[in-house]
Amino acid sequence: MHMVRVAVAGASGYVGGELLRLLLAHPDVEIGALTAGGNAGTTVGEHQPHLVPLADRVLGDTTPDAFAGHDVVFLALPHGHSAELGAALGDDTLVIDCGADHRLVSAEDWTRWYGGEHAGTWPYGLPELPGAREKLVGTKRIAVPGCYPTAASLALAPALAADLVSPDVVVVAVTGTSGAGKSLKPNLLGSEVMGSASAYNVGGLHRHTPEIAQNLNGATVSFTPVLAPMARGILATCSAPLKSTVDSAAARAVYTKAYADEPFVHLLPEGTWPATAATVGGNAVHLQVTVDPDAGRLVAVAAIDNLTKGTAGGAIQSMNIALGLPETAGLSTVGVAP
Ligand SMILES: NC(=O)C1=CN([C@@H]2O[C@H](COP(=O)(O)OP(=O)(O)OC[C@H]3O[C@@H](n4cnc5c(N)ncnc54)[C@H](OP(=O)(O)O)[C@@H]3O)[C@@H](O)[C@H]2O)C=CC1
Ligand SMILES: CC(=O)N[C@@H](CCC(=O)OP(=O)(O)O)C(=O)O
Repeated sequence: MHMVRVAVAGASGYVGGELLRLLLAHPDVEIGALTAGGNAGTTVGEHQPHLVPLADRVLGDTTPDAFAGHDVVFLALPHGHSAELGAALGDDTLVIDCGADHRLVSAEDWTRWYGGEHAGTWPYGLPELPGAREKLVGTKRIAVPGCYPTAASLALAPALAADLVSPDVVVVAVTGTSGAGKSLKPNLLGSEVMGSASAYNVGGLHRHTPEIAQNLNGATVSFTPVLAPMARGILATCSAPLKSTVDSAAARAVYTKAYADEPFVHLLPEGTWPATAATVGGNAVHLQVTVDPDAGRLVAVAAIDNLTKGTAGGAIQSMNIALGLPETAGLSTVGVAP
């Protein structure tokens, strides 16, 4: 097979940087055009000092012409910037949108949570969800999930599919600061973040709420995000009311079966609980589940690296499926520790 020629729009950002880190190690890929917004004309090395082999590459302007002749174009741009570009690229190009523009099925939800007109729905790049992998095979358009929805949906989907719990879920998820992207925000200044954890968008206000609900077949979702002083990682603690008397062993058996063939979902040994540190840089989801009999609830905890399985790694996993490459090509479950 010929090398797959890949372009990255938004190559100066966090997601662009993580895509390139992974693509540099992908055996079937050659890296083509790299573009940015205001930083066009500067070098990759100025923004991504860890990407040594690309240090001298100059970032181009993000225009449809820049992506001519590429097999795959990753869009790692702010929300609302992907729709026009995606529409301008031909059906012979695989376009993978890391932003939110094409994730939601409901146009009404889009307008309520993001504002403006809905750009349409693309196949959803979370292959571990029931029915999702098949829709990615051969597709030319992929909507990469949000980072919180990746963790929360994989934590709860098996329990809902097996009818262990009612579709009325609570998700409290801790995130690292890179989830917010590189642009400066007052609440993300070092002195505001260091030494403190803070809840935000409390009361069902986070735009990932409808995406989690969509993934969980319309479940009612109470979602609270919490910002913590770390660069990478999401730790999602998820619970739902048990429908009948189920013990932890039975709940674990459901999860073991659901994810038995999933290369990136790692159900931890009984009694051990996920930690974000073990997922850093890897495409793994670390997962554990138990039952709280007094509260009558199932509790599942998932940890991911928001930039890897939570965006760039998941995007490459979905690319592999779309192109008919081995799903794990260029990806690893191995993290960086300590
Ligand atoms: N960070 C995360 O954990 C996750 C992010 N995502 C999504 O991925 C996308 C990228 O996020 P992230 O990398 O964190 O964001 P960053 O802010 O770090 O990077 C944004 C990138 O987009 C470019 N850009 C900004 N405006 C324009 C424009 N008008 N035209 C062309 N390029 C532009 C920037 O270039 P320049 O440097 O020139 O401004 C930069 O390369 C977003 O949609 C985000 O929601 C999804 C899941 C998780
Ligand atoms: C810390 C922080 O701000 N995190 C981001 C995570 C969302 C994200 O990155 O995903 P999208 O692609 O849907 O934007 C947030 O809560 O908005």
